[in-house]
Amino acid sequence: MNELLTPAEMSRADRLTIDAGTPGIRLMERAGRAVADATAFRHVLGTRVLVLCGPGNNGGDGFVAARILAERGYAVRLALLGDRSRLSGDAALAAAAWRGATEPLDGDGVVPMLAQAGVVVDALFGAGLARTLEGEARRVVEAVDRSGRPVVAVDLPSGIDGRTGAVCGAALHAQTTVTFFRRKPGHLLMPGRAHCGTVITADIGIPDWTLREIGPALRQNCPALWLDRLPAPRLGDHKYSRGHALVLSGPALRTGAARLSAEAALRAGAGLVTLVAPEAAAAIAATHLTAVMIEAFADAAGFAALLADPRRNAVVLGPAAGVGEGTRALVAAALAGRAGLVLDADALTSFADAPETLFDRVRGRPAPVILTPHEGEFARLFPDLAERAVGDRPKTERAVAAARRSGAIVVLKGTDTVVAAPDGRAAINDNAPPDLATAGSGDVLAGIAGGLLARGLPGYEAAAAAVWLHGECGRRAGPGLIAEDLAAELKPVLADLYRRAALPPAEPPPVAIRQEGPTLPPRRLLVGSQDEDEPGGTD
Ligand SMILES: NC(=O)C1=CN([C@@H]2O[C@H](COP(=O)(O)OP(=O)(O)OC[C@H]3O[C@@H](n4cnc5c(N)ncnc54)[C@H](O)[C@@H]3O)[C@@H](O)[C@H]2O)[C@@H](O)CC1
Ligand SMILES: Nc1ncnc2c1ncn2[C@@H]1O[C@H](COP(=O)(O)OP(=O)(O)O)[C@@H](O)[C@H]1O
Ligand SMILES: [K+]
Repeated sequence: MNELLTPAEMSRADRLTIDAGTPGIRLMERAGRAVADATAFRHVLGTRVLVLCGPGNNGGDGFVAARILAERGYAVRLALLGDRSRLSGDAALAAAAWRGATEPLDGDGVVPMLAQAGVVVDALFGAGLARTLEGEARRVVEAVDRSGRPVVAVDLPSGIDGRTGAVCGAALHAQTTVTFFRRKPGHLLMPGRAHCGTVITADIGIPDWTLREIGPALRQNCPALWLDRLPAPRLGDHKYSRGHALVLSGPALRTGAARLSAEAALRAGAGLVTLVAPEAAAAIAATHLTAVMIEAFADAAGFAALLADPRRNAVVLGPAAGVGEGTRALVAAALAGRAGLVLDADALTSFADAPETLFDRVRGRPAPVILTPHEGEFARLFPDLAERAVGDRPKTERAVAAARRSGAIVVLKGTDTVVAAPDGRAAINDNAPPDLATAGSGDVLAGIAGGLLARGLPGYEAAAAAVWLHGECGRRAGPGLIAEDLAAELKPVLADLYRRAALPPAEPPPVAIRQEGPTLPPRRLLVGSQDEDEPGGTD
């Protein structure tokens, strides 16, 4: 269930299903029923429903939902953008089965309709949104948003691009979004995610085999992607078998960032962690650290000597390391060694003038390299792929292009952190709370990734697991968290994961909304919603 389908891939899934014998109208019927279910689930009988339909199949879903809600006793008003006679295909069939009035829809007329509505079903535009909203369509969307009425969006909140999550001129904010078969990148990528509310994924009878034909590259980041590479500590383990991570400290007055990373690496399960520091910094760090060991070095050659022991299998470089030639030399020394590497913060910025000199050393290196830039650091290494440089190119594509170019696993951080590999795999993370936007939180993330590399996880899995664990720690630590709080939260998060991994996979794949049959809320309504107890789940 963690595959994400672009609108083009989704349309292919529709097409494959239809070609295999399921009529399109049946899919639309199930889609509309799922929307009606979700609306009825949240809004009691007696609520006045306003269904706003657009000119395509998204509007067709709206006609079906309107009919089913009316059959269930809701007072339903339906308004259509454009001419009814121009509806075609399945949408025309759905409209023909609607027995109520079809009112014209425009930016002025919708205002009094909204005043009377208890809930709005937004069936204006879904996967077929093709351009910036203008004219009446835009005025309607803006009026709905201004009204503050709760919105149930069909497939996507109208105005959100399902591929990129971008707002095309204007977009609704939904309380609930009902999508079909699999979520779309636009449900997870910002700003789309902030418009979706709770996302429900409904089963409309598209079979899973279509995924094999389509081969989608994008995933939601969840334990299913990496849990089998993250075994619980086993009988017979000793500290050396769990790996040894080195974390580079900054100078005397800047040791805090590396200390955060080092503690996180240890909590993530590295058997040993050593903070390696310039002499003066080592003395300061020593007053703060207990389980984390400390070794001092004088120069890049001394640093390289510390890496010579092959048991030291992971290195975290960058947090508060300082920008410039000194850090470049340490990165070069680490890249010449055999340990897995996490390069963060100053280790990235130090290569802003000549990123290719970094990538040349990364490409073809047998041990993994993980880069963890936020958008600012990313723009320094990949200026042509920066957010502001590329218009509507989604974050996922930018991260994959950066991974291909650099040969590294790229963790492009933010609310919707994307983890990308040079082979084209990419996952979007959606469990991180905004409380993580606090100083030092990225240092903790780098440390977790380093700890997981030390434990022997491959680069992509280590990076994706680190991002997810970091998000869970943020959720557990909650509002008011500071970076110091995060690493200790790894204890309950890991305990929960290990417990889940030990359980047999008892549950069938979650079926969000039963396809036929009784009308009222199914047993498991929510899949992959922001409200779930276990975001991401293990599915
Ligand atoms: N058989 C299928 O393909 C199924 C499709 N489903 C629904 O169909 C939707 C996709 O349907 P469509 O491909 O018809 O696309 P949409 O209905 O999302 O939008 C396409 C229509 O909107 C117009 N349009 C696009 N951008 C516009 C803009 N900026 N301003 C004004 N008009 C604009 C297009 O000219 C076209 O008429 C999905 O989101 C989903 O809701 C579901 O019924 C499930 C089955
Ligand atoms: N609004 C947000 N929602 C969720 N996660 C966030 C948000 N803002 C930042 N984060 C996460 O917090 C971390 C911040 O890292 P970074 O920007 O490097 O900060 P620092 O250098 O201060 O540690 C990243 O993992 C990022 O994904
Ligand atoms: K919609």
